[in-house]
Amino acid sequence: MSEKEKIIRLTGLVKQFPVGDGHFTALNGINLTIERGEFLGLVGPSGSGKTTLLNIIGSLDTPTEGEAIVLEHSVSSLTAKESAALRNKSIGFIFQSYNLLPVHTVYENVEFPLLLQKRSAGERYKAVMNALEWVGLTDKAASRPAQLSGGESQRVAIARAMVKRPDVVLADEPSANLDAKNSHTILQTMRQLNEELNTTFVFATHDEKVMQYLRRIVYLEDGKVEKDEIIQDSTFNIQN
Ligand SMILES: Nc1ncnc2c1ncn2[C@@H]1O[C@H](COP(=O)(O)OP(=O)(O)OP(=O)(O)O)[C@@H](O)[C@H]1O
Repeated sequence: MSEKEKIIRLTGLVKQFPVGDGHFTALNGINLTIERGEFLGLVGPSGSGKTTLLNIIGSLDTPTEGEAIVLEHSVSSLTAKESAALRNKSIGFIFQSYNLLPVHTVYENVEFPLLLQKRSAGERYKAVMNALEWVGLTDKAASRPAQLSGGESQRVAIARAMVKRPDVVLADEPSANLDAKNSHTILQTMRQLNEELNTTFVFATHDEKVMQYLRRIVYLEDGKVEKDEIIQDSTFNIQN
């Protein structure tokens, strides 16, 4: 069997933020390798560095020291234009607050990443309808975000993240505003997409419901990896 592709390689990552006359160390020497197709969570208490780490993986931020290689690109050496291009092509984002554009329809929200990629109208239509089907929302294509429930809004956000078939989806507390039933629905959808399309998912979370679905948990504390655990029997395996 060929060795799995290491799509994210973090070595000696340090992130410091200026505070007053000094600085605050949010990440303090992170070493972590993530392979294609993983379904992994960064888990830890508030302030442990989960979002900071996710932002560096998503090339939204750069490390103070160390190296982050994402899909063969060193995040620190990318220009703003290059990191935007990497995100547009290869990385999908899901946030706890959904971040949908309120004046646009569900269809237009999901279509947006494809417009950035300058895809043809025909290609866009096929990809958007396909993505809405993945999340079970084809009947809501013409609705606007204000007409949707929280669970539906997060499903639109998943479709928007997935429509361009990214290599990696980064999800920051995606269930924070959802009840238990909706949390399970979105986690099942993401786990299915992970299995069917081999998309890599990286979560930042402290939600037990999310943790049930993860296949690997990287525990952070004070900006360091405390524990790195492969999960054999997650909920998804039991239910399916
Ligand atoms: N721009 C910034 N300037 C100063 N400090 C920051 C900045 N961004 C983050 N921090 C600090 O870095 C630490 C890690 O923050 P981070 O948001 O990564 O934590 P987290 O584990 O995601 O927490 P939560 O679960 O509450 O979202 C926190 O103490 C935070 O206050």
